[in-house]
Amino acid sequence: MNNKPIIALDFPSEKEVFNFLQKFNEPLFVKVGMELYMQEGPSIVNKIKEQGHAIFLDLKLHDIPNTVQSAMKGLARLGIDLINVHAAGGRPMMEGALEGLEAGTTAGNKRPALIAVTQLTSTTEEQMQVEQKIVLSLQESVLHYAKLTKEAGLDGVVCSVHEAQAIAEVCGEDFLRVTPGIRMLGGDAHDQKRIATPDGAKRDGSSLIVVGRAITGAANPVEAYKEVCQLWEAQ
Ligand SMILES: O=C(O)c1cc(=O)[nH]c(=O)n1[C@@H]1O[C@H](COP(=O)(O)O)[C@@H](O)[C@H]1O
Repeated sequence: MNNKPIIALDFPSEKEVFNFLQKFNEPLFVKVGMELYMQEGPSIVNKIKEQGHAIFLDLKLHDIPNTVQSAMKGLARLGIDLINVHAAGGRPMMEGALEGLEAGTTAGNKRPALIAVTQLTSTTEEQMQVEQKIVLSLQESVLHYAKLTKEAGLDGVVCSVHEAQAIAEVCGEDFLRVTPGIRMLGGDAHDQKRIATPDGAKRDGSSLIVVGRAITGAANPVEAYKEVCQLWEAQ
């Protein structure tokens, strides 16, 4: 898997996606999330793949183990590079997800890397403690989920930059820390709560960054992407 910044294609339909992608003259690493996948279905993944882009399919599965296992078996056939579940679904669910992916990966192809969301980057510590009734610090909760994810045999987690270094120390450098909530210095945080810049992410232990609106909402998305790449690669 390459380590280019992952662009979140949070668009309502195929039309906006290809209008955006045709501005770039290079293979990208992109994320297809719920908004796009639920409108366009699996065909959008095939069409983006045909253009040579690497794909993170972000559907954040969270259900009983059998359901997630079966869903993953089908999704593996799409030939994506990276996919996720919610760690809160539990260890048997994560193990099921992995088995499903392995069963669905066709001969000669590589199994998609599987990561688990710990605490969403839109969640604050206070919100987690009040709403989820978790009596830990946010950092402790994320680390707990990271360890559980590693025990289940997955390849890494989604977390914020703020927890990435601690996860690397506990789970090892090879365990992926995929970090959304990336903003340029002074940029609008929107609904994100635990944010960082691309250079801060590299410095503080991210393996991969996910960048959406800072690129897709920019007046010049190609320039914005270049700027993100320079900051990410400069460290
Ligand atoms: O799994 C994810 O990709 C994800 C997890 C998380 O904790 N926070 C988070 O923002 N994301 C996704 O990352 C993207 C961030 O988008 P921007 O906030 O526009 O950069 C969105 O597509 C989210 O769905």
